[in-house]
Amino acid sequence: MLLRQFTRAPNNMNLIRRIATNAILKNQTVTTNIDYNQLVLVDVNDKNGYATVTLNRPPVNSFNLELMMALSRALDQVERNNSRGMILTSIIPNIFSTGFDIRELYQADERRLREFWSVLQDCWFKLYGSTYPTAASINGHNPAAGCFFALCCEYRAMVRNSKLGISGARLGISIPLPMIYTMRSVISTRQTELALTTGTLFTSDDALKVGLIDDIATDRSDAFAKCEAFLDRFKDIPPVSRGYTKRSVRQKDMEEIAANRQRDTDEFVRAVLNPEAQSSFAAFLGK
Ligand SMILES: CCCCCCCCCCC/C=C/C(=O)SCCNC(=O)CCNC(=O)[C@H](O)C(C)(C)COP(=O)(O)OP(=O)(O)OC[C@H]1O[C@@H](n2cnc3c(N)ncnc32)[C@H](O)[C@@H]1OP(=O)(O)O
Repeated sequence: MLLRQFTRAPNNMNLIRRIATNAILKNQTVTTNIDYNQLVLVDVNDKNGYATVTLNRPPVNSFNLELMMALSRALDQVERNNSRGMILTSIIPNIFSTGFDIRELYQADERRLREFWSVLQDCWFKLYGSTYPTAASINGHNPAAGCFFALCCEYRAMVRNSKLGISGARLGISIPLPMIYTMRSVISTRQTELALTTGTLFTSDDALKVGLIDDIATDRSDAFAKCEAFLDRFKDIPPVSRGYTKRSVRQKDMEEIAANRQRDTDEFVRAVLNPEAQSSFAAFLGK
């Protein structure tokens, strides 16, 4: 493969210490002894300059705080390296992600939950607001929060026989505003409302029909190739003006979300800790 691993941070322990120190300063949960570089892999193709960001938390890439932090760091890396484009994907053969790790939500510690949401917000700003071109190579099932990250990208190719959507309504989770804005940036307001209030998980055919994905792929390498072909469309487009235009299109959503970070955090915490949601999590975990 032409892919090469980005140079690792020279001293990973320093980085972990810095995160921990910041967390202490902000009176947040401290997570130590985590190898963030392994939870999300960042590779760059020497030939075309595209970065591949690969979620690597088997068995199902469910998002806990550590995976979220690793994604946030990976997006910083892509930005720092001036990549020509980015493909978001997963290492697991038939699963992109199963969304939030339910164990992170069930009987959650409020402080950790707030930090989880805050890092998720950071990821949204970094991905939705990125100036480089982005594509999601959806190599398998992608319900809930993973679908959210795919929708932040400019293009999605999904393998056949997978399901995609935001299933939060089924678990009694009310859907936060940033999710609504993000889906509405891809499909119509009417379809967004229908999809989110029913918690619909779309088959690849239905997702294509409604516009949630751009292409159906035969397998993961086809999905990846389709993402590369999408990024190639910008090969001859000057990147600075392209990035500026993308940011302008997304600016209003970003300003509104930025202005309401605290309110969104409070709503998320309330939504997760509400008894209806907690009993769905308990049922999911067989408690
Ligand atoms: C600016 C701010 C931005 C705001 C952004 C807002 C984002 C909004 C998101 C909206 C709200 C979203 C909430 C969530 O994400 S809640 C999580 C919802 N996820 C699900 O309901 C998915 C559940 N999983 C499945 O349906 C199946 O796992 C799947 C079809 C995907 C795959 O099936 P498969 O048969 O291949 O695998 P298993 O089901 O056997 O799973 C293997 C083991 O993994 C465990 N598992 C699966 N999913 C989760 C999970 N989400 N959390 C924890 N654990 C999970 C599963 O129980 C199996 O475990 P065991 O082997 O021990 O049985």
